[in-house]
Amino acid sequence: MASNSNEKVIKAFEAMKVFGYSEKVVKPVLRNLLKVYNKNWELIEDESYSVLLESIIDSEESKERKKSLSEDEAEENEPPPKRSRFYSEGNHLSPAKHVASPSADTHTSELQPSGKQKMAEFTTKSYETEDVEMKPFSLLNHYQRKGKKWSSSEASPVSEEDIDTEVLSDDDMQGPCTLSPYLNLTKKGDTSRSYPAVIPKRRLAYNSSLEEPNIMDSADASNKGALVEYDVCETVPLNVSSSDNPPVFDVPLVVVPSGIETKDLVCLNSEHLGTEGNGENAADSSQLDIASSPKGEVKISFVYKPYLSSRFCPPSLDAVLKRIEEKYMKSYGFAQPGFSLLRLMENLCECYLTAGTKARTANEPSAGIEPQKLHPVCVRYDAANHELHLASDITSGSFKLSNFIKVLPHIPKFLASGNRDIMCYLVDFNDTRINGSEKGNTNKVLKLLASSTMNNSLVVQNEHSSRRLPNSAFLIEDISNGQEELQISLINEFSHVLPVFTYIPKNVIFQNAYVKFLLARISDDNCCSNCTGNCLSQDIPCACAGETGGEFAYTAGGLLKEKFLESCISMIREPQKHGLVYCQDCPLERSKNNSMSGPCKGHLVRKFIKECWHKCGCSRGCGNRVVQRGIAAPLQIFMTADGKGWGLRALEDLPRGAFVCEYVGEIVTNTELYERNTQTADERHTYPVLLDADWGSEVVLKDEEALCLDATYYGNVARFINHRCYEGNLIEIPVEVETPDHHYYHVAFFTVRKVNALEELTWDYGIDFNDHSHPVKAFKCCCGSKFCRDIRR
Ligand SMILES: C[S@@+](CC[C@H](N)C(=O)[O-])C[C@H]1O[C@@H](n2cnc3c(N)ncnc32)[C@H](O)[C@@H]1O
Repeated sequence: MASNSNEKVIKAFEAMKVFGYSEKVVKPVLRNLLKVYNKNWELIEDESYSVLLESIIDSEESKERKKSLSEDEAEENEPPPKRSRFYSEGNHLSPAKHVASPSADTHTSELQPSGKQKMAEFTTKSYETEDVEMKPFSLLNHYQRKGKKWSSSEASPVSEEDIDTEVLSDDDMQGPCTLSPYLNLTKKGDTSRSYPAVIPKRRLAYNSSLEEPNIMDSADASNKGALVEYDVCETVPLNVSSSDNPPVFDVPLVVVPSGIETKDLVCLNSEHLGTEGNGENAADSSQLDIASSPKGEVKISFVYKPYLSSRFCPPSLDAVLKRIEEKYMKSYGFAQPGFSLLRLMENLCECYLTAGTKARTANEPSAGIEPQKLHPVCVRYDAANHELHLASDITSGSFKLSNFIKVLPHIPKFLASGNRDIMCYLVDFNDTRINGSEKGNTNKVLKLLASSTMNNSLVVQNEHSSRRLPNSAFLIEDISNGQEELQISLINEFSHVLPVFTYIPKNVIFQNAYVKFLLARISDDNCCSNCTGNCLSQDIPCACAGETGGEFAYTAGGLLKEKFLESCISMIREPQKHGLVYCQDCPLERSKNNSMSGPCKGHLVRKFIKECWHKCGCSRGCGNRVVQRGIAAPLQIFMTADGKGWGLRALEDLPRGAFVCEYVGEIVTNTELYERNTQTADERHTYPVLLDADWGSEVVLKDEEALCLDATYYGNVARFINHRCYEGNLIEIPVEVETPDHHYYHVAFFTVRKVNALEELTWDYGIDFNDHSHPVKAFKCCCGSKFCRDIRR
């Protein structure tokens, strides 16, 4: 450790030597920086020690100024000039390069309302105190005097520990330091030296230590309960280059009348503060909403104290977010294209809502979330200490903004991995891990975060398969990872959390489903072993057309025949014309517990297509093999604008009757689906499709024969197709390929009309929005159809 530090120190010396600075000059500055950056060498070494270099320059300049001041025999009470280098000269590095902590970065000062201009104004007005003067602010409070004075002439190498634990002399105080946000105030006439580095502004606060309301003009302890007038000072960058310079701060300062304890000041509400400042109601302006869940149930806001600075006016949120994204995401090596902090916070709210809701209703400790640990993640930024507080429980703990920022890049991965433990960790920051001995132990927290992502399968964006588009949207070129004939892209325009599932191009049995592809089970009536070439071009349709009434369902061009398509549409849209079929012993009802089960509610009558398969003599190019050849149109997943989540669209126009894709998922029994549903009761999106097209024709269907497809964890592109009441542009048709019985079949989507490129693909899930016991969970429908069946809409 020591030798490593030594090496770093030596390297720093060497780097500065290039600029002509001796070890003697560098040492004290480096020592300060190490202290301020909490020995974080990365920050010091960053950009070829630019922070160190700048701090040395500052230090040298302030020494120069000090020297010239004493030469000129400047009056002791005369305030020294401002650090004009920062504010009026065209300095290429911003003052924030020198700020006290990594969290107090460039954006802090640059976000001041008028930047350099304001500072110019500030310089001229800074002595315009009306009736008060301020005592000099003692910088020494912030350095603990212990141990021997570190001498810059001591021999190097110097270890980091040496540098860090050494005590600075007054002269050594240069570079950034942390300052108390409070100054004392004295009455006019006090002869003590004054550094009026701030523009006081009259504000009122309630002196809670006092009892009787009374307007006081001085800090008279007898004025209990008084509204005291105090001065709010300018917010300026925290950077002190010398004890002789006027202190400048990047923390809001409150000048408190002497005798009034700052702890006794409480923030007044709008009625006390009036509409001063921005012309806005003070209470209103003390909260800035940043992000919220889609319907606003959960939100993240900045809450700030309006009285802290007369010049503080809420900056543009966009500007703040942009700066944080640029600065921290890059600094911490997180450069996911299209990343948006705002989107992240929205996702955080959404995730918080989902996780919280689940924990309450399903009451599942196994979900890894202990309900009592959840607090609203409402963030209050404590500008004075650069801390983010979870507003729900400010008293129980806080964590440093810098730590939060370090964690931030990891949050999307967690959200993307579907790992709800993220909520626990955030809450744990608040409750335990950041408190006490582990406060600030970001590494530990990160390790915990990392370990819980280990076993999650997620759609991975790798360098080869993803790229940033000109509008900063992010494109995953093929979410199927080459498993489909065509690439299936995903466009992420607003850094939404990516879907989490494993892509499979074909259905896979989960466990108990009875599905066997046996050639022996396919009778001669169920195949066309004598056919050759293309069955569609034969004069007499073969046995495989038997299922569709002796006529193939497909045209030579691979589209559905009009007549067949029409009758399928009619069966779905006008079930009353065709009648429903009712099971004697409905698997859906059977899987419920006895008290809830009832008679079969009926199933739609369906027309099946039967495709030629392995036992048939025709070629693979046979026109009666459409669905089994897979996706033929370029498809893209995108985020819908109307609250349905991700959706699917084609990138080319599709004609009526075209096959788009089949619904692929795990083949589960109805009982297995029921169990899954009870475990994931309040998931926002659900992905089951019942294979119930023939349930009504069987007297009693065994559990392992009553099947469903569940694309929640394993599925294909069809899992993104959203619902539209009646007017979906797709229709689902059962297609028999490998098995002659209708227990298992493929669910294939065909267009019911011409669909334009980029138009969202939708189908009618057939949901009864009033049936809350159906395994395909109803949702609040946003289909936008004028025939929408969801009356809650
Ligand atoms: C098969 S998924 C469709 C893909 C889903 N949108 C996603 O982001 O993964 C079905 C879920 O999408 C949402 N959804 C589908 N159609 C919807 C609609 N018309 N209105 C609102 N939500 C819809 C519901 O949450 C539903 O449970």
